[in-house]
Amino acid sequence: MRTLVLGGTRSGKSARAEALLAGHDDVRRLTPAQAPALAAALLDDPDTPTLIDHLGHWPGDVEAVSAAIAAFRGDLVIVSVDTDDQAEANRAVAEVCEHVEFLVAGRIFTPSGAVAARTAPTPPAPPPAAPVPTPAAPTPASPTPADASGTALPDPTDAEVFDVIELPDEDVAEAARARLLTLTKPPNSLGRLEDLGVWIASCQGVCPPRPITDPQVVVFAGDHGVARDGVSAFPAEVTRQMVANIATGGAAINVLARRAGATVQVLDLSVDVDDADPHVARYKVRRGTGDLRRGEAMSLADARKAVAVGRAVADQLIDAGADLLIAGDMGIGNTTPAAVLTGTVTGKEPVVVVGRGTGIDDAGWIRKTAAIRDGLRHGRRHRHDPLSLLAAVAGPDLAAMAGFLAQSALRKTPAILDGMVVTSAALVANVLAPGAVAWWCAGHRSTEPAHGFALAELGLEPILDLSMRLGEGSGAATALPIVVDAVDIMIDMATFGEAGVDQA
Ligand SMILES: Cc1cc2ncn([C@H]3O[C@H](COP(=O)(O)O)[C@@H](O)[C@H]3O)c2cc1C
Ligand SMILES: O=C(O)c1cccnc1
Repeated sequence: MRTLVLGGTRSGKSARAEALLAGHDDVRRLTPAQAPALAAALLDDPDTPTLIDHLGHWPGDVEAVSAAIAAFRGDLVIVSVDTDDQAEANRAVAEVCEHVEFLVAGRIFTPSGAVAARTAPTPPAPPPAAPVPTPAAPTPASPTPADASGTALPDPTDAEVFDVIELPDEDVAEAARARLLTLTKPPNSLGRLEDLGVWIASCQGVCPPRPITDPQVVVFAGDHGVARDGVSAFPAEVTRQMVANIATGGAAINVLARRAGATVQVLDLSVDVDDADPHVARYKVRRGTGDLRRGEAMSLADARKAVAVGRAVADQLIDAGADLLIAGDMGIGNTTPAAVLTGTVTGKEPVVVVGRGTGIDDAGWIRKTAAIRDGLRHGRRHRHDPLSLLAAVAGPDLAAMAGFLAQSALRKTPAILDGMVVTSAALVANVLAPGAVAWWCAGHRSTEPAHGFALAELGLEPILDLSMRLGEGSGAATALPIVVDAVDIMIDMATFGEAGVDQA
């Protein structure tokens, strides 16, 4: 537990800090004189309960010290004076502390503004960001879902094993580039529309490409154990409520997909309800997840089942004629596991992959960063084993998305990626099925910071950048009409010869 105790001079900070560590008899004390060696001292021994009184002014060293604080495992209390000079350092340190307290005249204020007891011996528990009810403990998956439609869970044997992913057809790409030069426009004047047309032609293996006639959106829904602890601005019930909203056509994804001519279905992989619509829950793996902070989101068997579901759903849609796939997400708290997946695969620190999600406040941000940090500790152990990684820190919804996207590539069917949640699953899918990324484009850039790292890792440049941060597949569905336009350009534009227009 890391606590930053801020205040003016003689505000009671030091007494409060001593009280916070009163339960330990072996407290190490670091003073401003040790400032240059502070990071090293913390990194050398990240377990002994430590008091830093007070945080000196160390220009240029802010990053190293806050990284060392972030990596500290034992109880750590940092006292700092709240002055302009210290503002930058205080902000950096606050970002990596679970608790921040402000002392005024011996009174303790927490970031939510609540007044706590005078010099209480233990820090107050963080207030939940929203009234999040305690859900029932996650139950193991039923071997066969109670399902009105009679659809059984697909066979999970070897769900994580993929054949070699082939590249889209480079000869067709070449032919498509040549065709674009014959169309009645200056060369390359349609910019990225031209690249997208070439890409779809090479995915389809035919030039000109066939029109996109059956795009399909699948929203993968699930709850997350970590959402019990105030990492979202919304209560966990919203997952089930939004699943119903998507099923009846009232969500943003329904509106955007309709405009683009795409069909939407929502699948409950792991929503924490016992009265789910049997059709929506026909592939349900379990209710909710365990705690990603302990690396126990679900069992390997559940991860395998979920990957198998994603793959089977992609297969069914492609077999029925789908010519473009979009995955969407619905699950309160899911930007936390998504940040853990992204941080693990891209090797980034918690403070850079954390985002505001649905709009959490500063106290929630601190809790979320701490949860991501704990998740990353487990994630990093499974960095090279995508199935174990999904089991430790993700959930059935994200695992099914990864299976769905990897299968789209195996089946040579293009997919448009959505925001940071879906793209975190895509990162894992590209480890499961190396090269799968060649079959995907990025619909948009979400405002979530982790999304930028994920896109860079995949080498994808998003089509749109509209400051969206919703999920559900909404960014991909917004980009879909542009991909359709790119294909129609390749098909319908007249050539210079056909139109009798002179070339340069
Ligand atoms: C009404 C509503 C509709 C949504 N549609 C997608 N999300 C998105 O926001 C949630 C992730 O953010 P966080 O990690 O902060 O909870 C997920 O449910 C995601 O699908 C929604 C969230 C809400 C509240
Ligand atoms: O970019 C996303 O996918 C996203 C952002 C915020 C909330 N839910 C999803």
